[in-house]
Amino acid sequence: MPEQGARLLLIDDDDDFASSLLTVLETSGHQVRRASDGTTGVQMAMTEAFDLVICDIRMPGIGGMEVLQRLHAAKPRLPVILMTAFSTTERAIESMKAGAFDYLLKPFDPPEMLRVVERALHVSSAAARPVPLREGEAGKAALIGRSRAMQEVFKQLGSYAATPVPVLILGETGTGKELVARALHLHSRRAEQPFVAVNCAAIPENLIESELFGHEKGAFTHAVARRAGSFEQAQGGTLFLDEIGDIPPAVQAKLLRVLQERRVRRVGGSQELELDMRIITATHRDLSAMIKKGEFREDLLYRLNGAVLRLPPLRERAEDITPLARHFLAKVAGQLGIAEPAIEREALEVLKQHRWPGNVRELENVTRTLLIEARGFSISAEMVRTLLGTPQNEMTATTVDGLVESCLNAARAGAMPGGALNAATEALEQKLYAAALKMAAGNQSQVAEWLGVSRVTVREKLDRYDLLPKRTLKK
Ligand SMILES: Nc1ncnc2c1ncn2[C@@H]1O[C@H](COP(=O)(O)OP(=O)(O)OP(=O)(O)O)[C@@H](O)[C@H]1O
Repeated sequence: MPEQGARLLLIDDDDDFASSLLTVLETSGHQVRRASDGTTGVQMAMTEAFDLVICDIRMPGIGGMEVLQRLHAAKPRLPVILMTAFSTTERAIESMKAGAFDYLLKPFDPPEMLRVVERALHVSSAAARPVPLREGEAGKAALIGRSRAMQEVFKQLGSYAATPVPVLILGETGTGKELVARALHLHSRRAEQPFVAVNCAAIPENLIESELFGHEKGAFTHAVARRAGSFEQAQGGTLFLDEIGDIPPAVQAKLLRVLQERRVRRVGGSQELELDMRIITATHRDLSAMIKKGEFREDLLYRLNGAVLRLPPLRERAEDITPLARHFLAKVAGQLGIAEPAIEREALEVLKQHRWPGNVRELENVTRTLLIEARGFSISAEMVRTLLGTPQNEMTATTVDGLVESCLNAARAGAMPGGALNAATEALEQKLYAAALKMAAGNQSQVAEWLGVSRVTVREKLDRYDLLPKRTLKK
């Protein structure tokens, strides 16, 4: 849903006020429809598609509070902003408790209204973003992973999704933690309710509390308007707290209390909201180490880790790289409306040898750049090497000494986050399998015998290093 050009419904009986607000909203690019009483407004909201409702509280017939209650019951995801010229604290509290996105006092400056409108649209579009696990007619999985490790993750995901337990997702940056959180939500009984994601690391420390718990107008210097926090926005649905390891100790204590009591109170407020939501958290940090150093509360961890999902780094599941690269090529080509270029087998090989410190996100970015650079021609190994800055001889060194040296050099340059031992061992193993397969003229039983491993292992390794005959690589 675009934040510009959204469909707004304005319900207000005051013609002069409504027409000037309508002009402000239309000038900023939105399509606005107006109803001059509550009953018509509710009817329009029920029968037409709107992204946001802005409603006056005091109107003849049914007032704004009733409009809010009816819409909230029928369309809980449709944000409603209430306005009034007659303020009472009680009414403000009641409006927010009844689920208003925000509450504005007339008269207000147009920029203030526009800010609230944009925030409401942003929050509702984030909450409404679909979380497909499967997409396209071909039923291609949007969460890709054929490695054993990822298959295991998918199984766990399936078993936790239907339960109310809080899930803690661990994994390096870009391993797909948010995607997995969305999948958990999609597969839960709360799938039709909001999914609200908060990146705790991206919020300045002094604002985290009000972002999570909301605040009353005047609660602190910059609290110029009342604000619903993430907990309130996620009511009924799922709250995903990303980078939970980054919240400061004072907020950890408050979060713990909210989770224990299952109630939240806005900063500066007195009313409490009883919580009904699934909590999912994620971090790339080592929380146990943080606990030992006194940086993270152990009791908070126990509230969050009802179940733990560990997402392996991409370098530990090289067999996922080919399907992921193909998936991103198709996806980005579709987004850009261009034909999907072919990718040479050796180019995939180079992708598999990279260490991917940024994991799947880095692979997605690299694939996008390659697709654009290829200008419709096939993607070559040379292009990939140039992009990844991999010297041609780095991982394809022909002697063991060369291999050792290039791995150590790369590690010294900080380009080997998984460690040189891991990289060198894998590279050697890959060479061994490739050479044995060639020598055995493709006979896998022979390879198993020579290398002293089972045939199942041979198959897994050949698959992992993409050494299987070409036809089995096709989608
Ligand atoms: N298994 C997967 N299949 C398809 N796409 C994936 C997969 N894992 C990750 N992605 C894609 O990679 C990108 C990064 O994933 P995501 O944002 O979920 O990672 P993250 O672990 O939450 O990252 P961060 O720790 O930086 O917040 C997204 O565009 C996501 O769609």
